Amino acid sequence: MGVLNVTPDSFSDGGRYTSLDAALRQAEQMLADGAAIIDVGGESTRPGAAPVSEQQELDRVIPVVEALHRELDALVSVDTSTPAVIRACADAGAGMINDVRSLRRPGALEAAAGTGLPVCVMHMQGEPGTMQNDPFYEDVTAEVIAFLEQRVAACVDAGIPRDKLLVDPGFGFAKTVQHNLRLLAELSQLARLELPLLVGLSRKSLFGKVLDRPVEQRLAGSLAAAVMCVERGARIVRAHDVKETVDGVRFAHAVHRSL
Ligand SMILES: Nc1nc2[nH]c(SCCc3ccc(S(N)(=O)=O)cc3)nc2c(=O)[nH]1
Repeated sequence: MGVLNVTPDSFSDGGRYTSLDAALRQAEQMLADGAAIIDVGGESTRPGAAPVSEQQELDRVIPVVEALHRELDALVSVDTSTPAVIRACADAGAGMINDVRSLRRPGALEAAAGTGLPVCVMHMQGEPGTMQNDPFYEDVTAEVIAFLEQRVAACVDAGIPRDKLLVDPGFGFAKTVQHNLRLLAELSQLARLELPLLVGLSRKSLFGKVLDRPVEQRLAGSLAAAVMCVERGARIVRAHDVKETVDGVRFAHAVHRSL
């Protein structure tokens, strides 16, 4: 899953793809590099990020989804929590909903169910603006699993078939370095959910803290983490550096196929 940020303040490449043409070129390159999905986000959800208005999110995302659908044969995932954006993106040709808030906003479950699209639900406590203020867990992996089970049940109750759901532990969302490391070490336990596992670690501050690297020097750490996640059952890896991540994942698969 290649990351296409169309927000001016995204944590890793904010502002580079605000022009539609630049976004299309970047998407084309990620597909050429082996991405199966392009994840388009109009709201930055990095820690401390300011909330974005519904209209702002629509204005950023819809033209990109329309262009990607028109110009490229790509599965477009939309990173949004907003019911109006969920509906508009589905109409514009999006193929998947990726909601870091797991459809907890009023109307989001109904909007997603109405689109018939696959949905990724992800663990987060609180909101991006405050989620890193001293997050606490008795057992982070057990609590992440319990949260995901609850959101899966809510989606199924709202009419989203279970076979259209994916789960994601939400690395970097309301988690300390220790929580993220523990969650990665115990990632295999999420297999209990019996749903495809999506992970997003690319360039996150975890690598800055463990490896003391600035955001533009986190490729090696991100690749190590991607391979570890695949070895522990991840099926989709959300990444900025698609070409390199695809090679890492392909190599991990080759090793597993040798068994
Ligand atoms: N399914 C799914 N969707 C995602 N969308 C994003 S946007 C990244 C927001 C962010 C940036 C930076 C940090 S930090 N402080 O750890 O560096 C945290 C969160 N991420 C994910 C993810 O993982 N899954």
